[in-house]
Amino acid sequence: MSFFTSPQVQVSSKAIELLNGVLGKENISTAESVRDHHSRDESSLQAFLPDCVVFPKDTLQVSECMKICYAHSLPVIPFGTGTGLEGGITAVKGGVCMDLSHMKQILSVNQEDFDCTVQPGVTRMMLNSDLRATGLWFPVDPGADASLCGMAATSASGTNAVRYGTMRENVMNLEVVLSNGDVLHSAGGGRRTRKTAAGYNMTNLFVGSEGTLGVITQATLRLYGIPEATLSAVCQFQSVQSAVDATVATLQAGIPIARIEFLDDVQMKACINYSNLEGLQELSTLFLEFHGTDDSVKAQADVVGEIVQLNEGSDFMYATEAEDRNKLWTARHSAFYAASSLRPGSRILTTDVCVPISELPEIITQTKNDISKSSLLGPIVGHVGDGNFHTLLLIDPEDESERKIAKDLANRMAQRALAVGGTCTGEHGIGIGKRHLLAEELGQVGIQTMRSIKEALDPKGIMNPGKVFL
Ligand SMILES: Cc1cc2c(cc1C)N(C[C@H](O)[C@H](O)[C@H](O)COP(=O)(O)OP(=O)(O)OC[C@H]1O[C@@H](n3cnc4c(N)ncnc43)[C@H](O)[C@@H]1O)c1[nH]c(=O)[nH]c(=O)c1N2
Ligand SMILES: CCCCC(=O)C(=O)O
Ligand SMILES: [Mn+2]
Repeated sequence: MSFFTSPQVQVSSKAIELLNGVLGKENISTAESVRDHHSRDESSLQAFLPDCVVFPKDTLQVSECMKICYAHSLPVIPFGTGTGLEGGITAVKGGVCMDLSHMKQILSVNQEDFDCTVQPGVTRMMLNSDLRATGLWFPVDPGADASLCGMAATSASGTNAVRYGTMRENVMNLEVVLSNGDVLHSAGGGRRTRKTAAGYNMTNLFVGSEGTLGVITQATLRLYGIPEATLSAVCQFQSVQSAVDATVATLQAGIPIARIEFLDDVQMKACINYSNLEGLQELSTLFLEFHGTDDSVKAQADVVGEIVQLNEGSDFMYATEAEDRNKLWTARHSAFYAASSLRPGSRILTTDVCVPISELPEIITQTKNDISKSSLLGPIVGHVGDGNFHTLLLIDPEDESERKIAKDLANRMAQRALAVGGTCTGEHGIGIGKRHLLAEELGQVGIQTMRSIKEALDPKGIMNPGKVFL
């Protein structure tokens, strides 16, 4: 992978001096290693170095920094934990990377109202371990231990979304520092209601905005009761089609399934070896989870078991003990790293389409055929309960021809999704790699409307430039 220094904007020594004045010298770095760490996320996309990295400690400091950057027209790139997969944090125009990890307070937990408010350095695992004693949890789970505000910024979801929704459904209010330093509360200061009909939905404007509209400095989130009983299970199928047909039938039966994850034979090969999964074969597989009471999880599992049988799937292998469930879900969450171990030295070009559920069996089958015809390995995993799936295309990062083959495959996959009413990204966002697809997905009026919003909120174009828009 190649690295670039900032191609356009230089942060002047005057601006650095002013930022020093706000933050103190120890909270701003121009060291090569720090800039390098902040230049790339977990994707295999090109990495560009920011000119400096700042570490504000509160909203006031974020606001003061933004005022300086606004006055000097400096790009600002908000940085959560850098687990993104679409190059969202890379500094394509140089500028100031704003690392929010020093703001790590859980500001409030309202047990009776099932909500909490967190700062941008709080990750989902930090929150859930803090919540454990309360009997509550925050279910949105992208696998990676991402910051909750970064998850809001990318509209993340993951394995529990089929039952609990994505970040879009679970963020109630956001505090956002705008490009000129103003501090906005998207639903009004201190508001934390389940419903509102008060004007435009500004909260969801910032969910999925990928740092291009402002810096999220607080998120108020919905919480849920930890289920009384949890039952996980695995079953295997002879074909992709039958595994996905069983998923669609489960959803159509109205089972309130908590997780239903598809892994194809290639991904299973990777996971069996990487996570030492015993008793499973290299076949199309579903990992499932049921939440409820002891009786209700058994009843749900019985119905889904029958659906699986009707689709010629295997009997369930159950994981009832917490240790076995953890092993199963850790294996699922490690799918990305397991995949790359299939080809040592490779990097992953990720894909992330989402389609209406009924279109899923055909598009996954078509995608798998397309990958088989190419020279690349591309395991498939999917949050199939949401119609969302990924192929993880394994490429030699130094081989441009392989990157091209992978990009073409990813493009064809996105085109197929768009053609059946789907989206080019269910959860990873647009970043730098999918800007052309966003334009196609929204159409001219759609993209122009988005641009108008961007220009209204960020007239100087300093918020994470080069992302989302072509
Ligand atoms: C192994 C693995 C597995 C997965 C995933 C990653 C990895 C490495 N992801 C992707 C990733 O975890 C997800 O996109 C997170 O929401 C990114 O959160 P970070 O805090 O790391 O944001 P990161 O720092 O990477 O930033 C991502 C984007 O958000 C912006 N941003 C971050 N914090 C901000 C803030 N406070 N204010 C404004 N903008 C901000 C950044 O500018 C950038 O554009 C994922 N995702 C998913 O949805 N489902 C999944 O299944 C997975 N699975
Ligand atoms: C390409 C997909 C890897 C990360 C991810 O989103 C997942 O494991 O679900
Ligand atoms: Mn995913």
